[in-house]
Amino acid sequence: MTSGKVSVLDIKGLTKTYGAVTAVDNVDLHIDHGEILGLIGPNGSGKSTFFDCSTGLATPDSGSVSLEGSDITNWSLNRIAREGRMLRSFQKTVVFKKLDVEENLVIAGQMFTFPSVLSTFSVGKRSRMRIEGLRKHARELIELTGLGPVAHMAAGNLSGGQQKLIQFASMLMPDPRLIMLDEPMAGINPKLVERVIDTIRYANREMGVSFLIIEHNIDVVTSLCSRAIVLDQGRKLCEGTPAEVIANKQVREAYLGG
Ligand SMILES: Nc1ncnc2c1ncn2[C@@H]1O[C@H](COP(=O)(O)OP(=O)(O)OP(=O)(O)O)[C@@H](O)[C@H]1O
Repeated sequence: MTSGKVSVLDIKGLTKTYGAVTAVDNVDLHIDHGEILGLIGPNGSGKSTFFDCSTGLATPDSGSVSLEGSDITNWSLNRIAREGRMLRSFQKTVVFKKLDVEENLVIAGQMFTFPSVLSTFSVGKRSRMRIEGLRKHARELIELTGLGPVAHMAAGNLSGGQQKLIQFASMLMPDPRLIMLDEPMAGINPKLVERVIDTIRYANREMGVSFLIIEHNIDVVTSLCSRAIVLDQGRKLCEGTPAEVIANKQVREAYLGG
């Protein structure tokens, strides 16, 4: 937390060991409201484990995770997504391959915002109206992400980059307050990289979504993030503006190739 302000996410002393490996070692991190923060570092430096322990997928050995002032350290992944409106992506893209793009988004909206799984099967008037609202929101996000021309194609028939956009648009369906993206640009062509960057900027500026982004492409970090944190062997090596981080000698030696 910065002085006097409650951060959207405030993590203190996060530590996780796997046998003899300390994957994350006493890491503090905060994200201010409306901030896009980069998390970078060499392979195996603990970035994904940090995500896992922050989002309920893994249990940290010690440390605390606070979302807008509420302690969510032991909350499940599902509760953090639904109640906390803090969503995350994985390195592997997950979409419903047989469903078209619009249905993917509507179902994501149902999963995150309907009161229970059972209620998603309801055919009552209230449920129908909710689904209509979700469909309208889905169409807006489909236009925003440039998926309009393929909106009614099965997700499984689209490219890896387009599937990433579907996943990203799905995460915007429940009006999240914070999204954590694990290598959103990996394996996608430069044109789609621009599209993902534009969509992140739009969600940040117009929808008020804060972001924590694991990204190896330092140009993307420089273009998107106001601040970056560098992990090395589970520890925080440095934090600052992208320019400060790039200029840091230890970061150059450990990560950016001297
Ligand atoms: N489930 C696990 N069991 C055992 N060791 C693990 C497990 N998950 C991660 N590790 C170890 O923890 C360390 C950090 O791994 P992690 O995947 O968090 O790094 P990373 O920075 O995300 O790497 P990359 O950039 O390659 O995705 C590595 O040494 C890894 O082998």
